[in-house]
Amino acid sequence: MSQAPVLELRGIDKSFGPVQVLHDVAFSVYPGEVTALVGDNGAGKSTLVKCIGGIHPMDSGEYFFAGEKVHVSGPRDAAAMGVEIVYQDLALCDNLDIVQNMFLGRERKSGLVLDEDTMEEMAAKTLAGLSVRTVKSLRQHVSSLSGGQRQTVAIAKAVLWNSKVVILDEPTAALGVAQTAQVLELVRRLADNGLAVVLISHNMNDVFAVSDRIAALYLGRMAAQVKTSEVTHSQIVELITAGRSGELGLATGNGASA
Ligand SMILES: Nc1ncnc2c1ncn2[C@@H]1O[C@H](COP(=O)(O)OP(=O)(O)OP(=O)(O)O)[C@@H](O)[C@H]1O
Repeated sequence: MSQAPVLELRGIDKSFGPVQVLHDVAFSVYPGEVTALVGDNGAGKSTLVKCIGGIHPMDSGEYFFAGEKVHVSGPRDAAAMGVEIVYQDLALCDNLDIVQNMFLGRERKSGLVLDEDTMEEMAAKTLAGLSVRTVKSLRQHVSSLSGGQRQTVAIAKAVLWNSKVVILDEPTAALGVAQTAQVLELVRRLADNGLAVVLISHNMNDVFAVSDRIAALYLGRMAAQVKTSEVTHSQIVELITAGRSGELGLATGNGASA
């Protein structure tokens, strides 16, 4: 399963004004794996992800991609490497159809006109590659989709661009049981297709159902990054709430044990 990380951060510090939010954070994500990023409200998960996506500049630290040290100075740099973030609000346009949403801002043109056929074909291929069969027509407006279907479209949009790392910010937070199961299956499939997936989640059932590794942030420090198969629910809850787990023998800090 494990190979070299596709994305690796070392010694990341980030402050907003006088408040330091991330302290010396190390974080690695691997191709073909789901890494769950967990932590209490305000632990720094979104800030870390925004540093990865080039939205927030890091104050200090190193960013490696595919083994090379890189400088990510904006979202375009991250996207060019193949790092995509699917935010909780999904940023989909209700009044546009699925194809239009998937190509929003990156439309394909044939001469001066939009190449609708190619875009529809690429959208269909991407959804088929993810075994998505829940969407009836690619030309239906996103406003007519269920929460799970919208999540699916947002994820498919992220993987359309030859992405290598996909970061999902609480993709099941607003979903019911059946739709959660569908989205988790999709998350697993992304990793099985070779992508590195980062899943931000507060739901321990989701985390244990789908992740290969768990990275726990506590007050802006990486309390531990461990293999899911080697920890229990209660150890992760301890890491989230106390920054340490006695049984794991890990103290707060960059204790990457796996
Ligand atoms: N732009 C900002 N300016 C100032 N402080 C910020 C900014 N963004 C985040 N913070 C602060 O950084 C800390 C970490 O926030 P962050 O949103 O990264 O946590 P989180 O783990 O994603 O939390 P949640 O689970 O509630 O989304 C919080 O104390 C928050 O108030």
